[in-house]
Amino acid sequence: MSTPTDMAAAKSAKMMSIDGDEPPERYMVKHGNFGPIDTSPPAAPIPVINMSLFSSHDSPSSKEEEDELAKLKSALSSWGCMQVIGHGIPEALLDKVQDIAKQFFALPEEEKQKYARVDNETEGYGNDRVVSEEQILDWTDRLSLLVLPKDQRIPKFWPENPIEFGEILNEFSMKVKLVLTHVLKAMAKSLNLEGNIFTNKFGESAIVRARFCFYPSCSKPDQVHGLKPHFDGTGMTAILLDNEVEGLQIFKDNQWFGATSIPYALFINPGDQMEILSNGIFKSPLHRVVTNAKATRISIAIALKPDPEEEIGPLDCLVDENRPRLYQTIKNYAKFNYQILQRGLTPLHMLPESS
Ligand SMILES: O=C(O)CCC(=O)C(=O)O
Ligand SMILES: [Fe+2]
Repeated sequence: MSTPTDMAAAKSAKMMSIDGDEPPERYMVKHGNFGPIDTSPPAAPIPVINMSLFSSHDSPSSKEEEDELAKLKSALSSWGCMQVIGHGIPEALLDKVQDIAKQFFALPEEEKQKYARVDNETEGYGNDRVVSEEQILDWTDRLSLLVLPKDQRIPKFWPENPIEFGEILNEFSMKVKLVLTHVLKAMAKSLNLEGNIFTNKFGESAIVRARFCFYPSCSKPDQVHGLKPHFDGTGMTAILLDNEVEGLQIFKDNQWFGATSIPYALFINPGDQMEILSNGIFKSPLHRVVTNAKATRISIAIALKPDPEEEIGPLDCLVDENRPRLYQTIKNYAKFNYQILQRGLTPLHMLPESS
């Protein structure tokens, strides 16, 4: 069997777009696992949750809070995602995050290559890590950086241009981590559980990773994915969507829906590890990104993941005779998720049956 060739040094999607290249064969989706690529599906009526209504008390302190918690529970157990407003992150900071992302991707290719990821590693600038010869590649260039734990950061991958990149990414990541922690507490409260029950499972060394995704225009938007259908292997993901160009799609009831951008909202979804911890109550949604024939798009995702050394399995209090244990306990889930997804399979459903 031949070893998969990693693409770390291959031509970037942006350069192919600028040079007017037709997407190479390895990017062409031959038989979509989850239906053909429809670039303008119906808009998803994704619930909008106002976080400013959540208190720090262990039980809801107003009728308004109780209603918002019920809405959150319903959103995350049906759509598996929500748009969050009232999160408290200043709009000026969100503008700056979009700006540093735009400036970074606008740099000449040689400049970005200084941060190029190494074969088979996640950290740095590049495109898909290749884990199988059959893998279809995605039309995106991305910069992936580990932000926490701080002592695991690899500074050589952090752009020095624009100069304020590191400072802004740091500030944004810390604020998003706090938002996701509040969301995890609200999720616990919505199930009448103690507020820290999920956050405790992330451990002292929870991981925060930032992923800047750049999707250049593509001459074949109906045959190439910006990001192939996937489930996030995270605990929770928050995405700052592009204000102008849409492209994120969610699969629900056997159909794709488009996520609409709401200025300054965060798009938040549980990843597989939260689906496991909640014994299937909160859904990790299947989602993908389509490209656009004319416009480029940028999104910035922050992932919060449990410490890879933590054992992740359904909480005992969420397993009973009416809701049998759906998943086994697993460590370092994120690695497993990536390998399975790039083979076009669905990872949660590949976990061995629990005994
Ligand atoms: O670009 C987007 O909107 C989605 C990005 C995403 O799904 C991811 O980074 O896992
Ligand atoms: Fe994702």
